[in-house]
Amino acid sequence: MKKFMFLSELFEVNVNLFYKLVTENFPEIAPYIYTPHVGQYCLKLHEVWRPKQALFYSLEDRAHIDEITSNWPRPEVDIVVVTDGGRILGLGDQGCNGIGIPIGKLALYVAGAGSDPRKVLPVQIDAGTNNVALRSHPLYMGLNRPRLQGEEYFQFVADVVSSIHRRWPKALIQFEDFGTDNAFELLRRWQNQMLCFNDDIQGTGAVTLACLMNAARSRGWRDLSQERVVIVGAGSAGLGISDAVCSAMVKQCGMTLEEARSHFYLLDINGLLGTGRSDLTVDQRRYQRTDMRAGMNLAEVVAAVHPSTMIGVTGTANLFTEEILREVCAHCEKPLIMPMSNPTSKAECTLEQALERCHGKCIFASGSPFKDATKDGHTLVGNQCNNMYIFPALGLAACACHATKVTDNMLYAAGMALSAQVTDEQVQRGQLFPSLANMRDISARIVVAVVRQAVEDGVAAMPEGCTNDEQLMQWARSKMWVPDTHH
Ligand SMILES: O=C([O-])CC(=O)C(=O)O
Ligand SMILES: [Mg+2]
Repeated sequence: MKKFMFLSELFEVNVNLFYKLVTENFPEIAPYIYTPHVGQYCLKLHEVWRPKQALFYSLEDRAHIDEITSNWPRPEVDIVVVTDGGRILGLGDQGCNGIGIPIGKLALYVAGAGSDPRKVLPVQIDAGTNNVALRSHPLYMGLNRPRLQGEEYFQFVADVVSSIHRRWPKALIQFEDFGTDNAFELLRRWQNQMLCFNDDIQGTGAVTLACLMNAARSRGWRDLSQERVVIVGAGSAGLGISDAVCSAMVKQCGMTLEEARSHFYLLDINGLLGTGRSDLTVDQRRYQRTDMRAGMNLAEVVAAVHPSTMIGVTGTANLFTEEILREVCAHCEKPLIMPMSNPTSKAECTLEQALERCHGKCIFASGSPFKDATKDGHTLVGNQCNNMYIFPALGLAACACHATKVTDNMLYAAGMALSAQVTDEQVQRGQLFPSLANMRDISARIVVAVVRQAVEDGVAAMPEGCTNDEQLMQWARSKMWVPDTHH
């Protein structure tokens, strides 16, 4: 917390110095301005509050939304990250304390891909919170009322988003950490209206696709067709991952969408999404199995399916027990174990637990960072499968080429460009992602792929003077803001 607070004060007084420090020490500092420690900060934010450069739209000020938008002092905005605090990481509803997340994400846009720090805007929508302990705390600064719901809620969000879009029509809007149902509905309503995406659905989907691609390489598979994926948690991340990987299977393995979906087994709090579940949302119904009983628990599903990949997106620590992981390992040569919930305290298992429970035979990737560990001569590499590998580059690319939309293909291209940056030697050792120390190089390559795809999809024009990847790469580099500490 002290390191987090120190960095956030430095940010307020000297942006150049802050970003110089972060860009030059990215792997060490990212966890203090972003996941996992930003989670702790959000939980405590009402007690340690300091003025923030962010816009807050309260339901009580519904009649003054454009005035609030015009309060932002800087004329240009490229990237907006907006939350309503509905589901902050794996920590549930944190109301207005959620603003820590847009601030942290935007710091990574700048540090990781070189968006201009003067042109990023964190936004908190306050439509109430269902976190009763928080909202009745005397220092909580948001509204002390339950969350607004239904059409009235979507209207309020629409008023805010439209107001921002009117003032900055070219800005990219990233929806972050909304509750699952709202997240999917907002994406459906807005993705064809303006330049926007949902990071938890699409960013997480793209980074996990990269992870599975490289896990396949490390297993000597030609493609993803042998995957049997069990996903615990059927919210925005679980469904976003399923959608991204399924569409890759369709593109790469000659499968129909239906065939691809049959490789997925999703569970939620009521067990398997199987036959006879009538409580599913439209998005969950895509993954409802007609060949398996509803409500089977995780142990039963694992025993029946023999998964090659186990993904946890539940926000529940310790779900991948010794019994479960042993059973996975009994039937799979090299299982991929992915406790994706953030922050670290919510991961479905730790790296040490996976190492011990799988006797060193698994590959490991998690949402929050874990250090490599060795036991009985087996080393397990701590891959961080976090959307931070994707969104900074996606944002820079979309803004720099003036894209009018973020297409699904652009996210696919980002995921594939990320996976391609790991060598065969690295994947053999179980390393699935490139080193965070080279974040801006990683981003530059992703930018090239995303811009190419945007042009192909007809949502952007090729930057002038660029005909090959080398020129595009230079162009991408030239668009990156660099901290200047000389004056
Ligand atoms: O913020 C992160 O580290 C990844 C993410 O989007 C989430 O957990 O909601
Ligand atoms: Mg998120």
